[in-house]
Amino acid sequence: MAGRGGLLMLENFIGGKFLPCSSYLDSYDPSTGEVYCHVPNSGKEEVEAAVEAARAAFPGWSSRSPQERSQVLQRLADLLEQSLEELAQAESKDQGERGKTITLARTMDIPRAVHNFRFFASSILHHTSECTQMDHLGCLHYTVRAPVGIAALISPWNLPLYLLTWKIAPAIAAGNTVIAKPSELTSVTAWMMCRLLEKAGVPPGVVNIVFGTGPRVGEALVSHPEVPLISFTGSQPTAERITQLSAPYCKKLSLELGGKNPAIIFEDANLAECIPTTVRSSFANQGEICLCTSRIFVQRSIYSEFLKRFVEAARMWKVGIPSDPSADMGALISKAHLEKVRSYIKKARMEGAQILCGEGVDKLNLPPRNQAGYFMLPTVITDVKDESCCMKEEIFGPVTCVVPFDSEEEVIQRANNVKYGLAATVWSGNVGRVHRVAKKLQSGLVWTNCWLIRELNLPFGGMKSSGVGREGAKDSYEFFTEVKTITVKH
Ligand SMILES: NC(=O)C1=CN([C@@H]2O[C@H](COP(=O)(O)OP(=O)(O)OC[C@H]3O[C@@H](n4cnc5c(N)ncnc54)[C@H](O)[C@@H]3O)[C@@H](O)[C@H]2O)C=CC1
Ligand SMILES: N/C(=C\C=C\C(=O)O)C(=O)O
Repeated sequence: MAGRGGLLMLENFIGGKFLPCSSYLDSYDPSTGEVYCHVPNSGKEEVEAAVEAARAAFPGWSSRSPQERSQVLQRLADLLEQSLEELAQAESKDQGERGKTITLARTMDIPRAVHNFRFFASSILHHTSECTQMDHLGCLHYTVRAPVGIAALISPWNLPLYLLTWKIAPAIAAGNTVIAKPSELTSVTAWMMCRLLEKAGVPPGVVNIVFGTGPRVGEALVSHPEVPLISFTGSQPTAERITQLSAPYCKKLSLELGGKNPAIIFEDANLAECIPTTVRSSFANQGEICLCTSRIFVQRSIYSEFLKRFVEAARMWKVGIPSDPSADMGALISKAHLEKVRSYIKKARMEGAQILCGEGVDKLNLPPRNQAGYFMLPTVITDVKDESCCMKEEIFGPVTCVVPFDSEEEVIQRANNVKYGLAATVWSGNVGRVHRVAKKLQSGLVWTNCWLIRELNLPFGGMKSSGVGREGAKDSYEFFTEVKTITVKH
């Protein structure tokens, strides 16, 4: 939808129609400072209209069979896949020259969005229920599950379509209708997906998307009395706010939050594999993935060798404009976020830590038009104390700390000594050790001798301040349905 001056003007998608909004937000391309598109600044009125549409669509959609809903999800996956390149270009550009590389959008973001619909189109066909018998009392007990109703889905800017579809797919597969609110910073691919819904056979009102800011439209959505369920991915402060607003209604909550993820590298690790993988786990998507590594514990006997090779490899990690297919990472999402990340490095310096490469050490090499962009080099910090904010707080940027350890017991205690508990990697050739250490780590996810190999069938999520609940085939199905136990005396 072209708007004023030919700029992209997004519209809310409610009841199967694109609807204009009474006011708009300007979305800026920060590397040029120019307005790139206009995003609806939705509020209570738009949420009310979306609730009305979702309510009206619920009886029809929830009464369809899993097989019928599965076919719709498959068709939507096919249509998204046919639009992969267009979506990838938009996903990369939507963050302007500040964000995701075209290569990552092409190979990770959009393919995973397609897979999310394919995966839940299949998994919805294979759930079983439970049954027990009390023959001595002539009773049979069994469970049934039914969709909850209208699901509020709130997603962040770091993996826009990837995370939005990770919520939409299981929610509608289970028979719910949804009202989604993507991040106001990255709304374009959600809007593009809406153009495919009718062709996929998604009935009007099953998927509704309201664009805008968290405090205005997000809060109107999460506090609406007819929305019994909220799935949120983002920051802990926002999760706290959503929990407060939803508490009076006892809403079901799934909160996927941040991490301060450790990599634990034992002296028998295969460094030829460990180093490139740990560079990727530290700096992929500019370090703006909740699963990224931001603390690296290396056994002392190999610490010097690891550090030398890791810094060399980090310096090879190419920072470039997102449209450059050879770039390994683009720029950060916003000036404010760049300054937030830089502030951690300033604090580290003030604490006497060493910055071995990256910010303030090496020079960025960018085309003149992009030097105003929010770029930052992969940065490695050493000689930093466990109590430092760089070792305790989620930085969410291309920054990782490397520290030595001596014993297995010591490193487990130190790795667990943060408020987060999302993901970890453990590197060792000793199979007994990887099992033993993995079981003792306070993380919802532990990858050993690898990173980000995702098994969507199994629970995904964190413990402690990394969130509440899990997502995955069975976990998302249980979250997006209510269970009932029925007893029959025969
Ligand atoms: N762990 C993770 O997956 C992520 C963590 N973050 C962390 O959060 C920080 C801020 O990033 P943001 O994307 O701004 O995260 P955020 O938590 O502020 O926003 C995430 C989503 O929540 C919405 N939202 C914000 N305030 C809301 C409210 N009061 N009620 C309802 N919805 C609301 C936003 O519009 C967005 O759609 C980052 O610097 C990073 O540290 C950000 C993105 C993902
Ligand atoms: N929740 C996030 C990533 C999830 C990745 C996955 O499901 O594979 C995040 O970065 O916020």
